[in-house]
Amino acid sequence: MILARAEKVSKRYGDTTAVDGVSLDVAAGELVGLLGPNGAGKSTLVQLFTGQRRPTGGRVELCGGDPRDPAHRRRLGVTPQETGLPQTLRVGEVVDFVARHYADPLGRAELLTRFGLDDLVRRQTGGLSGGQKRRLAVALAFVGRPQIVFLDEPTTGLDVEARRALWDAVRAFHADGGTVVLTSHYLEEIEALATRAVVVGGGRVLADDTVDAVRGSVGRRRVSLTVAGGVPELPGVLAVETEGDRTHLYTADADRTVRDLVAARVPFHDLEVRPTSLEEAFLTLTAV
Ligand SMILES: Nc1ncnc2c1ncn2[C@@H]1O[C@H](COP(=O)(O)OP(=O)(O)OP(=O)(O)O)[C@@H](O)[C@H]1O
Repeated sequence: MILARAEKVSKRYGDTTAVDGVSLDVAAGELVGLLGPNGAGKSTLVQLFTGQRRPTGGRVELCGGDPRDPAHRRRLGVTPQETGLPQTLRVGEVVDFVARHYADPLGRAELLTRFGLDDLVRRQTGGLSGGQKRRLAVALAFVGRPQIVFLDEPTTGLDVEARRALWDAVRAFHADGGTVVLTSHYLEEIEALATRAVVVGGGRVLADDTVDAVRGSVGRRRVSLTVAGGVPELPGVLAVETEGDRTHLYTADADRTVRDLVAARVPFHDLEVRPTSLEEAFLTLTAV
Protein backbone atom coordinates (compact mmCIF):
# COMPACT_ATOMS: atom_id res chain seq x y z
CA MET A 1 0.00 0.00 0.00
CA ILE A 2 1.32 3.43 -0.97
CA LEU A 3 1.05 5.93 1.91
CA ALA A 4 2.68 8.92 0.26
CA ARG A 5 2.94 9.69 -3.43
CA ALA A 6 4.39 12.56 -5.42
CA GLU A 7 3.62 12.67 -9.14
CA LYS A 8 5.73 15.09 -11.17
CA VAL A 9 5.56 17.53 -8.31
CA SER A 10 7.08 20.99 -8.57
CA LYS A 11 7.25 23.87 -6.16
CA ARG A 12 8.42 27.32 -7.08
CA TYR A 13 8.99 30.26 -4.77
CA GLY A 14 9.11 33.23 -7.11
CA ASP A 15 12.14 32.61 -9.34
CA THR A 16 13.42 29.69 -7.25
CA THR A 17 12.41 26.18 -8.23
CA ALA A 18 12.74 24.27 -4.95
CA VAL A 19 11.23 21.01 -6.24
CA ASP A 20 11.42 20.22 -9.92
CA GLY A 21 9.23 17.40 -11.26
CA VAL A 22 9.71 14.87 -8.47
CA SER A 23 7.91 11.52 -8.58
CA LEU A 24 8.25 9.40 -5.46
CA ASP A 25 6.19 6.69 -3.77
CA VAL A 26 6.54 5.65 -0.15
CA ALA A 27 4.98 2.29 0.68
CA ALA A 28 3.69 1.24 4.09
CA GLY A 29 6.48 -0.13 6.27
CA GLU A 30 9.33 1.65 4.50
CA LEU A 31 12.03 3.68 6.21
CA VAL A 32 13.19 6.14 3.60
CA GLY A 33 16.09 8.55 3.95
CA LEU A 34 16.04 11.80 1.95
CA LEU A 35 19.58 12.97 1.44
CA GLY A 36 20.79 16.15 -0.09
CA PRO A 37 22.89 19.24 0.44
CA ASN A 38 21.55 22.55 1.78
CA GLY A 39 18.83 23.92 -0.45
CA ALA A 40 18.31 20.64 -2.31
CA GLY A 41 14.56 20.77 -1.71
CA LYS A 42 14.19 18.17 1.05
CA SER A 43 12.22 20.33 3.47
CA THR A 44 9.98 21.59 0.71
CA LEU A 45 9.25 18.00 -0.32
CA VAL A 46 8.37 17.13 3.28
CA GLN A 47 6.11 20.19 3.48
CA LEU A 48 4.35 19.15 0.26
CA PHE A 49 3.84 15.57 1.47
CA THR A 50 2.47 16.77 4.80
CA GLY A 51 0.10 19.33 3.32
CA GLN A 52 1.91 22.36 4.70
CA ARG A 53 2.49 23.65 1.20
CA ARG A 54 0.61 23.37 -2.04
CA PRO A 55 2.50 22.19 -5.14
CA THR A 56 2.90 24.59 -8.06
CA GLY A 57 2.58 21.63 -10.42
CA GLY A 58 1.87 17.91 -10.19
CA ARG A 59 0.03 15.97 -7.50
CA VAL A 60 0.74 14.87 -3.95
CA GLU A 61 -1.19 12.19 -2.09
CA LEU A 62 -1.05 11.18 1.54
CA CYS A 63 -2.89 8.15 2.91
CA GLY A 64 -4.91 7.97 -0.29
CA GLY A 65 -5.99 11.60 -0.60
CA ASP A 66 -5.08 15.26 -0.52
CA PRO A 67 -2.65 15.90 2.35
CA ARG A 68 -4.33 19.26 2.95
CA ASP A 69 -7.55 17.49 3.92
CA PRO A 70 -7.61 16.78 7.69
CA ALA A 71 -9.19 13.37 7.06
CA HIS A 72 -5.96 12.23 5.40
CA ARG A 73 -3.73 13.69 8.08
CA ARG A 74 -5.12 11.77 11.06
CA ARG A 75 -2.45 9.06 10.83
CA LEU A 76 0.38 11.49 10.12
CA GLY A 77 3.15 12.58 12.48
CA VAL A 78 5.57 15.39 11.59
CA THR A 79 8.63 17.00 13.10
CA PRO A 80 9.55 20.07 11.06
CA GLN A 81 13.09 21.40 10.92
CA GLU A 82 12.24 23.98 13.56
CA THR A 83 9.61 23.67 16.24
CA GLY A 84 8.37 26.34 18.63
CA LEU A 85 7.38 25.04 22.06
CA PRO A 86 5.25 27.00 24.55
CA GLN A 87 7.97 28.21 26.96
CA THR A 88 5.98 28.13 30.19
CA LEU A 89 4.33 24.73 29.76
CA ARG A 90 5.96 21.70 31.33
CA VAL A 91 7.08 18.79 29.15
CA GLY A 92 4.23 16.60 30.44
CA GLU A 93 1.70 19.35 29.76
CA VAL A 94 2.88 19.79 26.17
CA VAL A 95 2.53 16.06 25.58
CA ASP A 96 -0.97 16.08 27.11
CA PHE A 97 -1.94 19.10 25.02
CA VAL A 98 -0.90 17.41 21.77
CA ALA A 99 -2.49 14.12 22.86
CA ARG A 100 -5.89 15.86 23.25
CA HIS A 101 -5.97 16.25 19.48
CA TYR A 102 -6.14 12.50 18.94
CA ALA A 103 -8.79 9.87 19.65
CA ASP A 104 -6.35 7.19 20.79
CA PRO A 105 -3.04 8.79 21.75
CA LEU A 106 0.00 7.04 23.15
CA GLY A 107 0.15 7.28 26.95
CA ARG A 108 2.29 10.12 28.31
CA ALA A 109 4.54 7.78 30.33
CA GLU A 110 5.10 5.42 27.41
CA LEU A 111 6.01 8.25 25.05
CA LEU A 112 8.39 9.90 27.49
CA THR A 113 10.11 6.58 28.24
CA ARG A 114 10.51 5.78 24.53
CA PHE A 115 12.26 9.08 23.97
CA GLY A 116 14.22 9.15 27.23
CA LEU A 117 12.37 12.19 28.54
CA ASP A 118 11.00 10.73 31.83
CA ASP A 119 13.23 12.86 34.02
CA LEU A 120 12.07 16.04 32.33
CA VAL A 121 8.32 15.60 32.70
CA ARG A 122 7.95 18.52 35.16
CA ARG A 123 10.45 20.83 33.46
CA GLN A 124 9.16 23.94 31.66
CA THR A 125 10.11 23.71 28.00
CA GLY A 126 11.74 27.16 28.17
CA GLY A 127 14.35 25.64 30.50
CA LEU A 128 15.27 22.71 28.28
CA SER A 129 18.59 22.48 26.46
CA GLY A 130 18.56 22.62 22.65
CA GLY A 131 19.01 18.85 22.43
CA GLN A 132 16.23 18.19 24.96
CA LYS A 133 13.87 20.46 23.01
CA ARG A 134 14.71 18.60 19.82
CA ARG A 135 13.99 15.23 21.44
CA LEU A 136 10.64 16.50 22.68
CA ALA A 137 9.79 17.92 19.24
CA VAL A 138 10.51 14.54 17.64
CA ALA A 139 8.61 12.65 20.35
CA LEU A 140 5.51 14.79 19.69
CA ALA A 141 5.31 13.40 16.13
CA PHE A 142 4.55 9.99 17.65
CA VAL A 143 1.84 10.98 20.15
CA GLY A 144 -1.09 10.20 17.84
CA ARG A 145 0.09 6.63 17.01
CA PRO A 146 0.80 7.68 13.40
CA GLN A 147 0.95 5.33 10.49
CA ILE A 148 3.56 7.51 8.78
CA VAL A 149 5.98 10.06 10.23
CA PHE A 150 8.05 12.70 8.45
CA LEU A 151 11.11 13.79 10.42
CA ASP A 152 13.03 16.75 8.99
CA GLU A 153 16.61 16.61 10.28
CA PRO A 154 15.49 14.91 13.51
CA THR A 155 18.85 14.70 15.24
CA THR A 156 20.25 18.15 14.52
CA GLY A 157 21.97 19.42 17.66
CA LEU A 158 21.93 16.09 19.49
CA ASP A 159 25.03 14.57 21.03
CA VAL A 160 26.07 11.05 20.07
CA GLU A 161 24.23 9.36 22.93
CA ALA A 162 20.97 11.26 22.38
CA ARG A 163 21.20 10.61 18.65
CA ARG A 164 21.55 6.87 19.20
CA ALA A 165 18.64 6.85 21.66
CA LEU A 166 16.50 8.63 19.10
CA TRP A 167 17.54 6.17 16.39
CA ASP A 168 16.41 3.34 18.69
CA ALA A 169 13.00 4.97 19.13
CA VAL A 170 12.62 5.41 15.35
CA ARG A 171 13.73 1.82 14.75
CA ALA A 172 11.23 0.54 17.34
CA PHE A 173 8.41 2.45 15.62
CA HIS A 174 9.47 1.01 12.27
CA ALA A 175 9.77 -2.53 13.69
CA ASP A 176 6.15 -2.20 14.86
CA GLY A 177 5.10 -1.56 11.27
CA GLY A 178 5.42 2.24 11.19
CA THR A 179 6.49 4.10 8.04
CA VAL A 180 9.20 6.75 8.26
CA VAL A 181 10.52 9.41 5.91
CA LEU A 182 13.46 11.32 7.34
CA THR A 183 15.81 13.92 5.98
CA SER A 184 19.31 14.10 7.24
CA HIS A 185 22.67 15.68 6.68
CA TYR A 186 24.19 12.88 8.72
CA LEU A 187 24.85 10.26 6.10
CA GLU A 188 25.83 7.95 8.88
CA GLU A 189 22.24 8.36 10.07
CA ILE A 190 20.76 7.23 6.77
CA GLU A 191 23.15 4.28 6.69
CA ALA A 192 22.20 3.39 10.25
CA LEU A 193 18.44 3.66 9.80
CA ALA A 194 17.20 3.55 6.26
CA THR A 195 17.05 0.76 3.74
CA ARG A 196 16.13 3.10 0.90
CA ALA A 197 17.98 6.29 0.12
CA VAL A 198 16.59 9.03 -2.08
CA VAL A 199 19.28 11.50 -3.09
CA VAL A 200 17.88 14.95 -3.84
CA GLY A 201 19.84 17.71 -5.54
CA GLY A 202 18.64 20.90 -7.21
CA GLY A 203 15.02 19.93 -6.56
CA ARG A 204 15.32 16.64 -8.44
CA VAL A 205 15.71 13.01 -7.46
CA LEU A 206 19.26 12.03 -8.42
CA ALA A 207 19.10 8.49 -7.09
CA ASP A 208 16.43 6.35 -5.48
CA ASP A 209 17.58 2.93 -4.43
CA THR A 210 18.76 0.81 -1.52
CA VAL A 211 21.45 2.46 0.59
CA ASP A 212 23.86 -0.21 -0.66
CA ALA A 213 22.93 0.41 -4.28
CA VAL A 214 23.29 4.18 -3.97
CA ARG A 215 26.75 3.62 -2.57
CA GLY A 216 27.43 0.99 -5.23
CA SER A 217 26.01 3.08 -8.09
CA VAL A 218 29.01 5.32 -7.86
CA GLY A 219 31.03 2.17 -8.48
CA ARG A 220 34.10 3.31 -6.61
CA ARG A 221 36.34 1.54 -4.17
CA ARG A 222 38.96 3.15 -2.03
CA VAL A 223 42.34 1.43 -2.04
CA SER A 224 44.48 2.75 0.81
CA LEU A 225 48.13 2.01 1.37
CA THR A 226 51.22 3.25 3.11
CA VAL A 227 54.08 3.74 0.72
CA ALA A 228 57.43 5.47 0.80
CA GLY A 229 57.69 7.72 -2.24
CA GLY A 230 54.82 8.25 -4.65
CA VAL A 231 52.47 5.95 -6.46
CA PRO A 232 52.86 5.90 -10.26
CA GLU A 233 49.94 6.91 -12.42
CA LEU A 234 47.74 3.84 -12.84
CA PRO A 235 44.94 3.22 -15.33
CA GLY A 236 41.43 3.26 -13.86
CA VAL A 237 42.41 5.36 -10.84
CA LEU A 238 39.94 8.25 -10.72
CA ALA A 239 41.39 10.27 -7.87
CA VAL A 240 44.34 10.18 -5.47
CA GLU A 241 44.27 11.59 -1.97
CA THR A 242 47.00 11.67 0.67
CA GLU A 243 46.37 11.75 4.37
CA GLY A 244 49.53 11.71 6.53
CA ASP A 245 51.54 8.71 5.34
CA ARG A 246 48.46 7.07 3.79
CA THR A 247 47.61 7.29 0.12
CA HIS A 248 44.02 6.68 -0.98
CA LEU A 249 43.30 5.68 -4.56
CA TYR A 250 39.68 5.92 -5.78
CA THR A 251 39.07 3.36 -8.47
CA ALA A 252 36.23 1.70 -10.31
CA ASP A 253 38.11 -1.63 -10.31
CA ALA A 254 39.97 -2.33 -7.08
CA ASP A 255 41.21 -5.77 -8.19
CA ARG A 256 42.89 -4.28 -11.21
CA THR A 257 44.40 -1.44 -9.20
CA VAL A 258 45.91 -3.88 -6.69
CA ARG A 259 47.30 -6.05 -9.52
CA ASP A 260 48.77 -2.93 -11.14
CA LEU A 261 50.39 -1.87 -7.87
CA VAL A 262 52.04 -5.27 -7.53
CA ALA A 263 53.09 -5.34 -11.20
CA ALA A 264 54.63 -1.86 -10.83
CA ARG A 265 56.53 -3.16 -7.76
CA VAL A 266 55.21 -0.38 -5.54
CA PRO A 267 56.63 -1.17 -2.07
CA PHE A 268 53.34 -0.70 -0.21
CA HIS A 269 52.16 -2.06 3.10
CA ASP A 270 48.94 -2.01 5.16
CA LEU A 271 46.78 -2.29 2.06
CA GLU A 272 43.08 -1.73 2.69
CA VAL A 273 40.21 -1.85 0.20
CA ARG A 274 36.76 -0.65 1.10
CA PRO A 275 33.62 0.53 -0.64
CA THR A 276 33.15 4.29 -0.73
CA SER A 277 31.04 5.61 2.11
CA LEU A 278 27.60 6.99 1.39
CA GLU A 279 29.04 10.43 1.98
CA GLU A 280 31.50 9.94 -0.86
CA ALA A 281 28.75 8.51 -3.05
CA PHE A 282 26.54 11.44 -2.19
CA LEU A 283 29.16 14.01 -3.09
CA THR A 284 29.71 12.40 -6.46
CA LEU A 285 25.99 12.18 -7.21
CA THR A 286 25.26 15.76 -6.23
CA ALA A 287 28.25 17.14 -8.09
CA VAL A 288 26.40 16.76 -11.41
N1 LIG B 1 9.52 30.02 1.79
C1 LIG B 1 10.45 30.12 0.85
N2 LIG B 1 10.54 31.21 0.07
C2 LIG B 1 11.47 31.31 -0.90
N3 LIG B 1 12.39 30.35 -1.17
C3 LIG B 1 12.36 29.25 -0.42
C4 LIG B 1 11.41 29.07 0.64
N4 LIG B 1 11.61 27.86 1.19
C5 LIG B 1 12.65 27.30 0.54
N5 LIG B 1 13.09 28.13 -0.43
C6 LIG B 1 14.20 27.86 -1.37
O1 LIG B 1 13.94 26.62 -1.99
C7 LIG B 1 15.12 25.84 -2.12
C8 LIG B 1 14.96 24.51 -1.42
O2 LIG B 1 14.91 24.72 -0.02
P1 LIG B 1 14.61 23.57 1.03
O3 LIG B 1 14.53 24.21 2.39
O4 LIG B 1 13.47 22.76 0.59
O5 LIG B 1 15.93 22.69 0.91
P2 LIG B 1 16.55 21.63 1.92
O6 LIG B 1 17.07 20.53 1.08
O7 LIG B 1 15.58 21.27 2.97
O8 LIG B 1 17.76 22.45 2.56
P3 LIG B 1 18.37 22.39 4.04
O9 LIG B 1 19.07 21.10 4.13
O10 LIG B 1 19.30 23.56 4.04
O11 LIG B 1 17.24 22.53 5.00
C9 LIG B 1 16.25 26.72 -1.57
O12 LIG B 1 16.82 27.40 -2.66
C10 LIG B 1 15.52 27.68 -0.65
O13 LIG B 1 16.21 28.90 -0.54
